[in-house]
Amino acid sequence: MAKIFQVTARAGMTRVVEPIARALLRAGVSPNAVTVTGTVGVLVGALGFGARGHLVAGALIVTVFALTDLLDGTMARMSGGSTRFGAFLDSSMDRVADSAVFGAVAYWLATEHDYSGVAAALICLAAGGLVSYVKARAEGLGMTCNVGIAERTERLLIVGVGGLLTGLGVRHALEIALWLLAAVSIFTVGQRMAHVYRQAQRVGAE
Ligand SMILES: CCCCCCCC/C=C\CCCCCCCC(=O)OC[C@H](COP(=O)(O)O[C@@H]1[C@H](O)[C@H](OP(=O)(O)O)[C@@H](O)[C@H](O)[C@H]1O)OC(=O)CCCCCCC/C=C\CCCCCCCC
Ligand SMILES: Nc1ccn([C@@H]2O[C@H](COP(=O)(O)O)[C@@H](O)[C@H]2O)c(=O)n1
Ligand SMILES: [Mg+2]
Ligand SMILES: [Mg+2]
Repeated sequence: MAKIFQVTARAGMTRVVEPIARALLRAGVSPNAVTVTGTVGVLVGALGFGARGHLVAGALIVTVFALTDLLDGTMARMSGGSTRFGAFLDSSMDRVADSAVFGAVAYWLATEHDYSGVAAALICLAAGGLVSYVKARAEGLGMTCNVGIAERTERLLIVGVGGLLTGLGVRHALEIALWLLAAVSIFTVGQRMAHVYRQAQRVGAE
């Protein structure tokens, strides 16, 4: 289901992303520059706005810059220049951006004395990192791990909707979103570990 959502959403975004990617390449901008700029933008939105309680502005800025994650890969593919370093940089910057988002949310909730929300945000931070780590480790061992109900896009969307609603005055929306996200992130870690276990069993039996 998550995969169907991602594929459909991505296909929908392609028409918007491709002309921008072409224009940036023509202007001499590199995919790596877009990767780094997108991350800096997320940091500004999360730490400069979200952490200080400007949730609507923070969510909107993070959304705009998080979406540039679709641009860098498109630019790399268009220029025939997908690189191993680019793939490494993209994934590493995703972890920096995600940490900033959940760190900012935890910080803001702490200033509001919402310690249940802080706990949920910290679980999301740790579990989200684990979701990605399990995949990276599996791929490093030559296996695949492209599964799970709460991949990065879903995680950002859930915290984004929660942050936006709370910013617009819906009390507890962010806290509820964070507890939901904590649960689905932990479930995703389990899904990915089970997937790797089955592959390792098959490989071991060969
Ligand atoms: C403002 C919030 C209100 C909500 C409105 C949101 C409107 C957003 C508009 C449209 C959504 C479109 C969704 C686009 C769907 C893109 C589908 C897709 O394919 O995404 C994948 C794409 C590329 O991923 P990568 O391959 O580059 O990255 C991989 C990923 O990191 C893996 O991680 P893992 O899943 O394993 O954890 C790694 O394992 C892998 O190595 C790596 O390669 O990437 C994206 O992730 C793009 C995400 C864009 C989604 C943006 C939505 C943002 C919504 C809200 C964010 C707001 C945050 C709120 C902050 C609150 C502050 C108070
Ligand atoms: N600076 C970059 C960023 C990405 N790539 C390549 O694109 C793939 C990811 O594509 P997305 O559309 O999901 O961002 C990545 O695995 C790399 O192959 C790149 O070369 N340089
Ligand atoms: Mg990308
Ligand atoms: Mg990325």
